[in-house]
Amino acid sequence: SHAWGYGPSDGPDTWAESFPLANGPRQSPINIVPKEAQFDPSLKPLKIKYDARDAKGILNNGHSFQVDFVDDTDSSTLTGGPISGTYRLKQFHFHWGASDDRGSEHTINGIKFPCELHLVHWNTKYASFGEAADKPDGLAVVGVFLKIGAANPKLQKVLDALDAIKTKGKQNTFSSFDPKTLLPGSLDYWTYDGSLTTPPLLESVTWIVLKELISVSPAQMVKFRSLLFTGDGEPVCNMVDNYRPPQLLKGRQVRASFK
Ligand SMILES: Oc1ccc(S)c(O)c1
Ligand SMILES: [Zn+2]
Repeated sequence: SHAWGYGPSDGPDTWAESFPLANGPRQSPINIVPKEAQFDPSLKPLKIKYDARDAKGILNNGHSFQVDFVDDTDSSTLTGGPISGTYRLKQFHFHWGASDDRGSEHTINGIKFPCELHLVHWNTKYASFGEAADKPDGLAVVGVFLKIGAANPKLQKVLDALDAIKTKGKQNTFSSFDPKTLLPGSLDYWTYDGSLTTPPLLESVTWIVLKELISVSPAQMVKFRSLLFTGDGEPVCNMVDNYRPPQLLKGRQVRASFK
């Protein structure tokens, strides 16, 4: 079976055995070197319009937790930026570390952050997320770094929902939440062509990584780490270090929306 994870026997260094795309030409994440990113004046501002009423549920999928959205209308969308057309919000999730010195997937000048938020959107030129997921222009993911600092009140509703989804496969209702409240003040971004950072590692993602960080406190990070990779009744394994390390650029250009 396609059992993959983040441990010594099923982690990122083993993924190529079952998922050959792992060694593909446009894999994610990457290390972003701001001085090597080219300012592109043709890049448009990001336009993000979310409706809190689209929030549907929260799920522990055994690799992270995700908040899922109703995506059968254009009520929560991403447009502008480096993308053409309209992309609908499907879900958001996070990647984090066992300690505050690691956890993000993208890095900046080799610096790891304790956590990274991914807001996943799919191109409405395709019929569904599933249809879009393996197309080169199928997905657009907004990545946001979290940095240790003051407690972030905007995260609290999400973190307070984690106690009810501690183990793999558990899900709960999650309503009335506008993920735009999680975004920093500036929507300046870097963008490049990449992939899902989890198997099947599909090379379908236009990455849009925000320059400005949002805060998270050490106590809030402890809540992320209270989740389990394992299911009810299985030997306990804390959900931590669920991040893939940076992959080779293989000639790709990273563009900046700002000077
Ligand atoms: O649909 C997605 C799943 C996982 C990850 S890391 C994505 O960026 C999108
Ligand atoms: Zn992700």
